[in-house]
Amino acid sequence: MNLQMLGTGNAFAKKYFNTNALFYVEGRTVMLDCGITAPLSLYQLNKSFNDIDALLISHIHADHIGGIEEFAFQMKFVHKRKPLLYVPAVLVERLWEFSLKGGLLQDEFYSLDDYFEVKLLHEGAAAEIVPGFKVEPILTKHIPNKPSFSYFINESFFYSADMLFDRALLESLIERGCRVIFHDCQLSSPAAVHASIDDLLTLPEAIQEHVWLMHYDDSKDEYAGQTGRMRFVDQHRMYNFE
Ligand SMILES: Nc1ccn([C@@H]2O[C@@H]3COP(=O)(O)O[C@H]3[C@H]2O)c(=O)n1
Ligand SMILES: [Zn+2]
Ligand SMILES: [Zn+2]
Repeated sequence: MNLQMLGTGNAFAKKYFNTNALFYVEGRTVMLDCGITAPLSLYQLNKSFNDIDALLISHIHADHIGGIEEFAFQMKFVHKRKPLLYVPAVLVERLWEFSLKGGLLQDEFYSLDDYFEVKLLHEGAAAEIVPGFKVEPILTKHIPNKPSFSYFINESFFYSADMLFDRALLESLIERGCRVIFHDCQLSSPAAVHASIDDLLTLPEAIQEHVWLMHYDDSKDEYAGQTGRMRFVDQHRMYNFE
């Protein structure tokens, strides 16, 4: 499985773009989250939305879903194809009603299904969304009463969406065979809706070695050498994890 981040920054980052990912698996491309900066990042990689086979989303904040209107319009009117959209069932109505409907609703096109082949995911139920790419949605804490999902991929790779520090979850994933943890972080403390670097530094080094940090702000370079055994993920770099 190859992985390339469209961006590695937080919601307000200008240098690193929004934390969104491209997974390349057996000839297919899965996008995990499509934030405001995703269209420009794809352009910089010389890619188009037509290269995306499936979109998977974590939660409803613009740095994770703000690029979907352009994705939908381009697929319908430029590429004339309906891509797969994998969305946790609990998010599907609010994704349309509270976010996308304002731009996408028009005569003849009344719902998400008019733009995407919508497939629902359920918490804790692993689903192979393209061959060789199995995702287990895990409901993780982010904003009170606002569902947000992280994904355990192929039982070996954990991708946090936006989540508060959860030591017990990370320990249980390692016990289940997780070897790579891509985790959102907040560089400064205290963190209210993410995991802070200080939180993550309380993990034993044996777990820190598996942790790659993403969703950081534009002051990231000031934190070089202050992240224990944890490494920062770089935008647009190709990573291979088997
Ligand atoms: N209760 C909240 C809600 C939001 N925020 C900030 O807004 C950002 C929205 O995108 P995010 O990536 O979830 O990070 C959130 C916080 O920076 C915050 O700090 N506290
Ligand atoms: Zn975010
Ligand atoms: Zn968020």
